[in-house]
Amino acid sequence: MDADTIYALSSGAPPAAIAVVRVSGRHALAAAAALAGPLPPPRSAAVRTLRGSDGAPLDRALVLVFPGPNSATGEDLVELHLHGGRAVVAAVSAALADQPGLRQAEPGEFTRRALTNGRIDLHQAEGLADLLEAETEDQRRAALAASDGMLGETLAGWLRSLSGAAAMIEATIDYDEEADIAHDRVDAWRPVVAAVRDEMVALLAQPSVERLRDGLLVVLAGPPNAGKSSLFNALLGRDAAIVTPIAGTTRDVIEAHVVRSGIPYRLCDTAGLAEYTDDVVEQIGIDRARALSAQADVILWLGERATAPVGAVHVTAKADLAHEPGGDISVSTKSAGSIDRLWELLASHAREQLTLRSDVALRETQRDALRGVTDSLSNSLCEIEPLMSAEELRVARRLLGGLVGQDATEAMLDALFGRFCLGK
Ligand SMILES: Nc1nc2c(ncn2[C@@H]2O[C@H](COP(=O)(O)OP(=O)(O)OP(=O)(O)O)[C@@H](O)[C@H]2O)c(=O)[nH]1
Ligand SMILES: [K+]
Ligand SMILES: [Mg+2]
Repeated sequence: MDADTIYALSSGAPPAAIAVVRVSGRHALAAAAALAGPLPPPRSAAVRTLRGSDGAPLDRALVLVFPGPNSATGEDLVELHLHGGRAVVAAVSAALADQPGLRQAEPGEFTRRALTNGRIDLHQAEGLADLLEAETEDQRRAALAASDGMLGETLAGWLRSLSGAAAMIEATIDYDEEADIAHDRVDAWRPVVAAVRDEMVALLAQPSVERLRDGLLVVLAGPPNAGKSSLFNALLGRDAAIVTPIAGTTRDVIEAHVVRSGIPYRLCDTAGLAEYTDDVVEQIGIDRARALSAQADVILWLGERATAPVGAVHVTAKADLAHEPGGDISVSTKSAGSIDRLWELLASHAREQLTLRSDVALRETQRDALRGVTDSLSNSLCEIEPLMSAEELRVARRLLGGLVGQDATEAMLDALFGRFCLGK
């Protein structure tokens, strides 16, 4: 158990209607009693006058006591529900700081202690971090499932099934010599492994946590002066990129993160793809535009259809200038309706590519590991020799086991808990 007892404001920045200050650690009860007098019984709220060391009242507060180890942090934990004024929070924090063994918590330190004390697993801690950052409904749902421990349960369930399948193969290997072993028993493990692999493949087909967070990558591309930056600005509703009649105005990638109707997007304006340039800077911009287009979920191509990258949405821009239409969609910065129609088109792409159709989502690192598991499972199913199948299954179980009981390095924990706000 950590030596220090920590405290922090766990609710939002004051002023607010109420402010919740949490104290966790072995001195938590003594510190709370020093301010509040006799504490209420565990888990029942009571109103107490909090007093400083000189006996002067600081606030009347609701006091809640959660003795360890059955608390959120696994340690003795006290919640003080104060009036949410700045001076109240400051005075109570100062009184707590004066208590022996107490110090202000680091960001995420309450959750870190919950992890250290086995109250939550790493998947839940990561889910909590995601939940606090969630901007959209899908992100919230995936993060909540992870913080509830659903991801851990899914992985553990697969591991149990594969252990069962491994036991079945090993039984057939042991009794191989006995001629009377039924043929259906020899292959009984196969449907179990196939079912687990199919569930994993279905989960891998879902967007990752990172993709749900970053949103649909939309790249505006095309020849110089096609109207890319103007369209970028019109989509954002602000002058984010410089627009001039001079070809080659945009040199670098300009990126904006937008959430629209609950859907996240990464919109990118790029340098016009000039056929020839002797300008070094422009050439670098063009290289960057090409590289980004290669990763795009949707390319909005403002140019000739003949030169459009494969799969791009062909946009006829400057539709007010009596260009012949012919594109998949016509837009003009002078028509708000056309911009709304383009947003609708982007939303339909997002719904297709970025909707979470499962309860849980995986991070990219977890996806890499799980792909290794599905490969080994497929290999085990391809083998005819039970010994070889058993070996592949062992590899799969080891990889999956690593994912279930993911051992966190100190650096990984620092990065994770650095994402938390103070008081969480
Ligand atoms: N009439 C009209 N003019 C437009 C429209 N969109 C862009 N323009 C004009 O077209 C010119 C070029 O626009 P930009 O947005 O800078 O074009 P770009 O593709 O970003 O150009 P580069 O960054 O140089 O490659 C500017 O003079 C804009 O005002 C439009 O919908 N209608
Ligand atoms: K331009
Ligand atoms: Mg531009």
